[in-house]
Amino acid sequence: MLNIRETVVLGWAPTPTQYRALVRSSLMSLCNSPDSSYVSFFGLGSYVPMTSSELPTLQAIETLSAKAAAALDKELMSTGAFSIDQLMELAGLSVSQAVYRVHPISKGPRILVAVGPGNNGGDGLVAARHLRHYGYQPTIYYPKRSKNELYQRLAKQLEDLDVPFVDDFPAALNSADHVVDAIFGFSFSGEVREPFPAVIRAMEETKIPVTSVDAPSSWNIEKGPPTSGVGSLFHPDVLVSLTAPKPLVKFFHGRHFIGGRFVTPTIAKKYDFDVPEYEGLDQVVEVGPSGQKL
Ligand SMILES: NC(=O)C1=CN([C@@H]2O[C@H](COP(=O)(O)OP(=O)(O)OC[C@H]3O[C@@H](n4cnc5c(N)ncnc54)[C@H](OP(=O)(O)O)[C@@H]3O)[C@@H](O)[C@H]2O)[C@H](O)CC1
Ligand SMILES: [K+]
Repeated sequence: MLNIRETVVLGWAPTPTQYRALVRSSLMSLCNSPDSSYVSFFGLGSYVPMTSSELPTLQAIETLSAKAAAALDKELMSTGAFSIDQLMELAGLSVSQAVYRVHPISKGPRILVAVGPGNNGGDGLVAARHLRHYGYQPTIYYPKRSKNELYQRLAKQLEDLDVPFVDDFPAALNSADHVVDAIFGFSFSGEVREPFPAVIRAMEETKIPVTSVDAPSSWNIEKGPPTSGVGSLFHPDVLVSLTAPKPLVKFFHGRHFIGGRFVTPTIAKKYDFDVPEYEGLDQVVEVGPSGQKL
């Protein structure tokens, strides 16, 4: 038996947000009914035939392009009156909470944090500090240290907690229980330059679970994993999208969290995404493939 669902909309033109919400709810109810074979998109006036194997390819998740994410970031720090330290602290706190959820200390306390030269790396340094306070044993791989005062303070805070910094990532991987990939975020572009190709390759090959911050490092922010070469086989287990998922999320199949609990409703409306429903004190929300809260 077919279970046919249709949304009839007459004389009403939805906004892009309303459109996406309707498509998402259609898909969610469709996914909840195992015998569904058709989905109807309003306004088309006809059914769009689908097989069950086609269902997972339909994504209604709301995403932010790299350009929009950078503009949003700037706006938070100008009209939003936030400082970069504040945003990074909350971003890193989100990452630490996601790691705590997917990898409780009972699974092993040794967390290897791969830190890149920009703000994505800064989120990793902050996350490492919180993880240390939760009782984990973080180790930092930070090959391209920035001269920027903020990063220097973040590194000093870790040194004061006796968190070790190491130079050999593949060797450190041999004694880690979990990896945090904080190498590149939404400003990554092109092919991975030295000294990071060996690090990405090690993360491609390892059996140790990897949590990526904002983007799997080496992935194109819009198009996902490279089709060949470094990063083409990199599929982290966990992704923590900050503020909102980036388009690359369509290629990601692991556990997905959204963090960065600092976005105001006005900013979210302007950039056309929904702020997830954070519970209580949580700094992250776990979401499914269509962005629905789990
Ligand atoms: N509002 C928010 O969501 C916040 C997010 N945060 C985090 O910030 C990053 C974005 O940070 P940004 O500093 O803009 O950039 P990245 O960290 O992604 O990367 C910049 C550095 O990466 C180098 N880079 C770029 N491409 C390559 C490449 N192909 N090979 C090697 N290195 C590369 C780049 O080097 P350059 O030489 O090009 O300058 C930069 O050094 C976001 O994703 C979040 O994680 C904020 O922390 C809080 C607010
Ligand atoms: K990353």
